[in-house]
Amino acid sequence: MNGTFTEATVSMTSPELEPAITLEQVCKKRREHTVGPINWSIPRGYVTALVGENGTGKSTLIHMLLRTLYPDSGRITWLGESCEGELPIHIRQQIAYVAELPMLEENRSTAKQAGAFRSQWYPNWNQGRFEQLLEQLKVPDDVRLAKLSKGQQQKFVFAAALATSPKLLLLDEPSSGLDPFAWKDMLAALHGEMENGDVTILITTHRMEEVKRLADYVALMYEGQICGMKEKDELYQQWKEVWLGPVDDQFVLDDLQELPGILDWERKPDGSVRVHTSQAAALQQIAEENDIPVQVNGLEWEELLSCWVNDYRIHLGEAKA
Ligand SMILES: Nc1ncnc2c1ncn2[C@@H]1O[C@H](COP(=O)(O)OP(=O)(O)OP(=O)(O)O)[C@@H](O)[C@H]1O
Repeated sequence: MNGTFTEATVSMTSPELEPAITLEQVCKKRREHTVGPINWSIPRGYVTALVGENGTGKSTLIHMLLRTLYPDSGRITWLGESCEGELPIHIRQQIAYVAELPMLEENRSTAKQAGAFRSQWYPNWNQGRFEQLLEQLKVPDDVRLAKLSKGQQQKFVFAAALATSPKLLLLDEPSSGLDPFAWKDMLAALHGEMENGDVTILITTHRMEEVKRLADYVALMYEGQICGMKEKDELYQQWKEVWLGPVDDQFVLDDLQELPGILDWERKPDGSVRVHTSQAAALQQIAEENDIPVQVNGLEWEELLSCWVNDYRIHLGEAKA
């Protein structure tokens, strides 16, 4: 990966990271709830995965970044420039977008013709890369796009996006519909992109394997808000599962439960306790001092994300109280 930043945690607007995109107080009212206010900087030169449950506002956010949707309030800055109305063409030409479901205006064209058309709009169009990706992804270039399968159309969009040599690549669940082989090729192409160019990638995904393999940073969205952004490896270490006991002494247990960092505390019928905590080392030490059997385990990605949401909700509750 390019860039030299090594610090484990970054805040949502870390001053150490150069931002590719900055959002300040960005809000958009949707049918059921409001997305925002969002204050967040997307670090330049890295892959950031935006994760969160269905309907929380990830696609809305991406559309605001593309200016296909205007925020009701707030300000967005792209590569150091902000604007009120439409995105200036020189910025738009540096942004490529792959949506979850390809909606192709060029349905009557072949991949070759559609590429030739797009190449006129993008000054940094890389024809060699486009052809190489079509070949690698096995997309026929002489068949009308309308006659291709959804997966093949998605691969075309992906190849065309990378061929623009973008500075900002916005990927909204790009792998839905891709077979496992194409998915592997897509990951390899994205890794190649990061190694060779000064590109910033924002990807929304529900596939934790994608986060694992691609992301440098992970941002969590919950109920329209960005809860935070963490360096991926630091996220792995943030919360642990701790098994205590079995323990008979309720007083000791009550004391342990008061320790900071505890998110979930589940007493089992056999007297053991399963805990999710951000302070596993402290809990382990005190348990051992009290001769309580203790075991510390890492968590799966899905569990880590639900710990993150729980932690955010606890802090939100505390902030409101
Ligand atoms: N065109 C629209 N008009 C009004 N509201 C919309 C529109 N599209 C989405 N919404 C609403 O905006 C909210 C956020 O939707 P959005 O598609 O951004 O979520 P998401 O996080 O991308 O979800 P998913 O993970 O399912 O793709 C939802 O409440 C949704 O119902």
